[in-house]
Amino acid sequence: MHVLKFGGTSMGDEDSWRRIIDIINRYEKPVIVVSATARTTRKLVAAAEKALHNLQESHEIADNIKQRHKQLITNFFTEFSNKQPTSDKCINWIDNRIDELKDYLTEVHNTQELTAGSKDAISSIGERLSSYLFAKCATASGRPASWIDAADIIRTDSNFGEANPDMDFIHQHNNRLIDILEEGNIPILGGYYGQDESGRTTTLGFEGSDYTASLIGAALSAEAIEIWTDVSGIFTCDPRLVSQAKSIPQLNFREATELAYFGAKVLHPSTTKPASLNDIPIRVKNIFAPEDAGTVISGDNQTDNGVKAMTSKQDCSILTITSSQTVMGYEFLAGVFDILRWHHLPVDVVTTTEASVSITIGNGHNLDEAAEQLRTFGTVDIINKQGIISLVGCPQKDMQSLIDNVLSSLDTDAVNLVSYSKSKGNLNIVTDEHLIESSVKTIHKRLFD
Ligand SMILES: Nc1ncnc2c1ncn2[C@@H]1O[C@H](COP(=O)(O)OP(=O)(O)O)[C@@H](O)[C@H]1O
Ligand SMILES: N[C@@H](CC(=O)OP(=O)(O)O)C(=O)O
Repeated sequence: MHVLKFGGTSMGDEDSWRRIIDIINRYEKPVIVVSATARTTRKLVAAAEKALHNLQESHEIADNIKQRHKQLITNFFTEFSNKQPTSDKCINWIDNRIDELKDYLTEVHNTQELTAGSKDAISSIGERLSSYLFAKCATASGRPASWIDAADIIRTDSNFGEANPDMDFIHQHNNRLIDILEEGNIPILGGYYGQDESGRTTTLGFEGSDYTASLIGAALSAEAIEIWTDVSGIFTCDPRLVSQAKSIPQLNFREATELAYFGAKVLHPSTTKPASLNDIPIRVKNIFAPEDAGTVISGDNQTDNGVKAMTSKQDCSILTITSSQTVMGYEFLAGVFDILRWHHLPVDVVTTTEASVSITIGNGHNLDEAAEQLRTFGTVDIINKQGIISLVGCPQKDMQSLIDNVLSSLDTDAVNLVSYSKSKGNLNIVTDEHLIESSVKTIHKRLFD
């Protein structure tokens, strides 16, 4: 049995939906996880934020989402004129979900409060729409499918926005999926969202549908988890940034996790965890070129013959906390990291000197409150507009020449931090954000061309 996940770009329009159904038809017993249609989650988040100040504009975003989904359904059903009742059910479903959305937006406006919980409820609507509609479309085109509300299976804690799954609950409730498969149907559920024990909607973090697929794959002991997207696997670098980037045939779980964590958008960083714990391979495949091999991520040990891949991310800040004591004690480090934990600030790169610690924090988090608290330990300097270039799968044997090669290709005046782990084969370089794109292209040329 295979768990197949189709991402937002693949769920973009009715042609892609037909393409996906063709792919699904190659499998005897697939379980399907789908994202919201392209850009819907982003629009939902924008609507939620807009609702605070301008209810009318937030409702216009809701109407736009409604319009797009109705158009997709109308286009899909043009070739199934005998399936009018199913098409009507879909239109009805869209109207109901959008009414719900507008109610949430009105509540945000009236209370002047957008809680993490209501943000999750609003942003889950994309998958609630796409999964139900896709199940109806698959059935109409001859592959009987049953829609499952992911909330019934993906139980999480109440950490809204980045909820943690309850694996035991998921294990105990996956028999619904097995029953559907045994009836000869295919189960289809939305990724990204779940529910806490009080019945409140939670989400697993942006791009969390990959994670849903892996959780389901692990619970079902699937043969493989397949992430279907718009590129043929994980590349040596984001192919949108470097056109010469090449697909990597094989990565191990740790390398794939590092790449995802340091910015390779193709995979949610938590995806590998349930898969690796259960030794289930993950394949990354292309809906536009299904015959391409793509990338297999597995527990296999890799050969040590060159850097595997590189990735980059922007919009980071460096925080340097210098202890008021001359020598930095473990109390200092524990205190600093406690404050970061309290503020949910994810740490990317860390370096230390005898009395200071420098930490990069990703993606536009608000650092003001944390910085204020960190000042109780000493001075705090913040450098904004930073980016991180990460090299993954670096061979241990010629690390020296690799570091020389990479650093000599950069404007070293602008390099602010370097961290390197020989045992993990990782090299991270933090440099000014405006240099990231050109530096990535130069390094890629030197290492991969
Ligand atoms: N190392 C990489 N390998 C492949 N794709 C990457 C990499 N880094 C970034 N990407 C980007 O990830 C995109 C696929 O992810 P995403 O758009 O989130 O897909 P989906 O909508 O299917 O979840 C690709 O189109 C590509 O531009
Ligand atoms: N909700 C999607 C993410 C998504 O659809 O993003 P966008 O709105 O940018 O297409 C997921 O987690 O899989």
